[in-house]
Amino acid sequence: MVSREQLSVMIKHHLGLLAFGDEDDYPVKWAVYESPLGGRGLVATQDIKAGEVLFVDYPLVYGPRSGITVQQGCTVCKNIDSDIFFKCSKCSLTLCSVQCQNSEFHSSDCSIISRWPNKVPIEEVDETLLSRALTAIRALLLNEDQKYFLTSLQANRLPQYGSEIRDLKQYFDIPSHEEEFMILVTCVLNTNAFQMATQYGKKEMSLRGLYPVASILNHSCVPNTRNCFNGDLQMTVKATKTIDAGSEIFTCYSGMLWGTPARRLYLYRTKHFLCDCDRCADPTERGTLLAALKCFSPDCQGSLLPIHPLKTTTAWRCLECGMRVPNDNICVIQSALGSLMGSLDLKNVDELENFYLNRITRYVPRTNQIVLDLQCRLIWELGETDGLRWNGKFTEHKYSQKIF
Ligand SMILES: C[S@@+](CC[C@H](N)C(=O)[O-])C[C@H]1O[C@@H](n2cnc3c(N)ncnc32)[C@H](O)[C@@H]1O
Repeated sequence: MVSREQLSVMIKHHLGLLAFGDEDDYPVKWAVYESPLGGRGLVATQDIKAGEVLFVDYPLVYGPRSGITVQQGCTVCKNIDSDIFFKCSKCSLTLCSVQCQNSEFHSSDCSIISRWPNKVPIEEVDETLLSRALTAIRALLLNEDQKYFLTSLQANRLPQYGSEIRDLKQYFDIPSHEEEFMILVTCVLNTNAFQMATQYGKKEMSLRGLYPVASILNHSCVPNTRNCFNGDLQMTVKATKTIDAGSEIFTCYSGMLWGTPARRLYLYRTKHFLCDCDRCADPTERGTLLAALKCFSPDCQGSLLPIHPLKTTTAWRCLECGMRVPNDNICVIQSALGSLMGSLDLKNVDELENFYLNRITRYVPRTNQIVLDLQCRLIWELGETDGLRWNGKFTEHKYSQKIF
């Protein structure tokens, strides 16, 4: 792994800050340091006020997300809603118009793929697989300095990572050094990439980007920054609260409104660590009761919460009646709730509203993350509808029936 000093120089170069040699003129208030969490992190070198911009990062590489359930679309304009998708006759990437086909963007993607000798006729190449591998393929176009920077980022190397690259070999003869590099890139991406926000209401393919400075940020379930993206793919990272000099700067890798078991499981599965921050250690999550389930006792209105939230197999206990429930029973309920949510048509606002108003609170208390998630989805869908107002417990049903 590169030294902290080398990494700092690459970051300064990436952000265009190399001209600022002198500490006094240096326009950022943070530095790379050895984090007590293990590995590197960013630490405040001066007090930072809430709302201050810490840095504006841009991606070394970006492209489609690689998950098998991610809907793939035009590899140029990201459109996922077209009747006329077609495959490029040279590389098999999905396109939606002649304009996209003739774009510089496509020609650089096509230039890498079309130079690999194909093992089957090009029209037989699985375009979805190709799209899932595209972000790693694009990394082949980086210059040597950029490749070095990319490979200096942490890479959690799991045997299953890079399967989309290995699977591509049934279609193309890929030089082994390029295959190895792309597999490493998938490990770096899986460890560090950010899902890029899609513009409100736009039916676009979901993208991920490798933002190298933001990649150094470690996770906290109560982070002190937030990030947003603009149309030029720049990511602005801002402080959400005062950060004292000497404190670590954190982002949040998981959903902020997820309860502790959901966050910890997600972090373990995707980033390979078990978070044990103060929020995770607090059974009530600072009184929010985001993970709470309804007490199993029919006479009790209380909420069940984990007794030892940092132990994955902890029993749960009711805050009201003290009833103790083994973890196995909790897992059954959580997976039933997962299936129930999975069966919902999230695009059907009437169904969402009905589920929110009439069904979900039979199973979980109003504080539960599922209820908050449904509220957020409804606000997202209805928030710009004229005449609707948020009334604390969301819209009155008769009100929304008038609209729909
Ligand atoms: C995006 S990287 C963050 C930068 C990384 N620490 C480095 O040295 O480059 C994500 C990895 O950092 C580590 N990490 C981040 N936040 C952590 C936390 N709160 N506790 C333990 N490990 C953490 C995990 O190994 C995770 O897979």
